[in-house]
Amino acid sequence: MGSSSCAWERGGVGGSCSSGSSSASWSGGGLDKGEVERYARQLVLPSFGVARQRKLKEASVLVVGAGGLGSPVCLYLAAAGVGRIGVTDQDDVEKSNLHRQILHDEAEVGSHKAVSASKAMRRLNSGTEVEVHLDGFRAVNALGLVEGYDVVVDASDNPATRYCVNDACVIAGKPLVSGAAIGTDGQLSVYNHGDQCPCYRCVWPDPPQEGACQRCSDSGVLGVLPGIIGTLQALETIKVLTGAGECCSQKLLMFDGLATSFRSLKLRPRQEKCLVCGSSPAITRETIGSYDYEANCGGAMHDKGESACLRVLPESRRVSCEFLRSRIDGSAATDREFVVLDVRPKSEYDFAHLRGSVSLPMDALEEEVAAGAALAREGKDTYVVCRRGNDSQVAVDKLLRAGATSVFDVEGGLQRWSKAVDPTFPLY
Ligand SMILES: Nc1ncnc2c1ncn2[C@@H]1O[C@H](COP(=O)(O)OP(=O)(O)OP(=O)(O)O)[C@@H](O)[C@H]1O
Ligand SMILES: [Zn+2]
Repeated sequence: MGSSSCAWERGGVGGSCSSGSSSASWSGGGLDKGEVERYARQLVLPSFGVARQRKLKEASVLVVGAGGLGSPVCLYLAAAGVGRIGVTDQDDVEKSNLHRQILHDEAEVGSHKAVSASKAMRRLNSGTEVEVHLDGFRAVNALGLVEGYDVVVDASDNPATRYCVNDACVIAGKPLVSGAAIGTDGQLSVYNHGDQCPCYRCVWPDPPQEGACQRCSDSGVLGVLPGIIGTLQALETIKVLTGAGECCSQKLLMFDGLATSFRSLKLRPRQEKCLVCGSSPAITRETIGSYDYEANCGGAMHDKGESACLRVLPESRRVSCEFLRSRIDGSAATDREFVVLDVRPKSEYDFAHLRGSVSLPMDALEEEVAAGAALAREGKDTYVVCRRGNDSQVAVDKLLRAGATSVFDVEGGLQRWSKAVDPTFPLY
């Protein structure tokens, strides 16, 4: 067809004619040629189609956390053609993230996760506008962040953030797509979406005690698990934005990765007494900024740094990694016999441990104490190590209470050993 014969109906944004004329031979219902070609496989779906694709293009999503869950969420939402995606995190990429956090690659180890995430999304789809929020999600910025987007995805890993994100979503009237993955299991639900739909707080009114929640860094996670749950979060987000299908609201979907089975629980509806969505809420637009989520909702909003370290022992019961090295290499000013006890789970001892150290996981140590056998090493100085220097303090405390006298915690654990003494020791 020659360019002079561009006679046609003028509908949506449509295509453009090769002559440069403002008229074109076709109409794309609001999508241009590149978009039609790019999204063709979902445009042809009768249950999706062009109207829903256009909704995605006009939509915006905030992703809280660019980690295991956030990775597939960001990638699939950018790939699907969501018009604007905001991503917030406050952490840097670590090597131990790479087995599951597929937004990031080896070259990005050490970079800010939100920046690395934005680069990955821009590489994938230059048509998606990406916004980076470097300070992470906090009570003080919660409402401002949430109000700038249509839907919020919680891809974080700690209760304080989960409650804070939830409360901001309720106050701002935004649907919340929430996921969690740990070990080989995962969960998914859409909160605050529709009249009777509960919020996260309605379902979980009592935040866990500090330290009661499992974390990937301690309990481990099979890399693909957050991939599965995060991908489901991306699907739910697309459904909320476009109205396609039925959302996972007022339901909790649970996935057992070892059995490869899904179960779905019906959730109770919105609760009158809920602190944020109930009839007389304590957490409101006016109060959310000063609400202390870390004190009220199970601990820190991030799991790094000194706040994650216990202090249960007096200084006299603690030795440094440098001192332990001097005992091991024989340069210390003492020739007393000594033993290094490693109280990490056996699985961790198996992949890296100090030469000559003895594996005594916490449960075995407790059995030893209960059986009255904890004094077996009396006469030798006993140095207790774990990964970060928390469990080792608890272990030393138990041994002291059982009557041991010459037991010491190795401060900072094997993480400090790797940083201060032997950088070849794997940091994980
Ligand atoms: N308040 C918050 N604001 C923004 N991002 C958060 C917040 N709390 C947690 N996150 C981020 O959510 C992500 C959760 O990712 P994931 O559960 O895979 O664990 P991780 O913290 O990256 O890794 P690991 O637990 O192994 O050290 C992390 O990138 C974390 O920094
Ligand atoms: Zn509620």
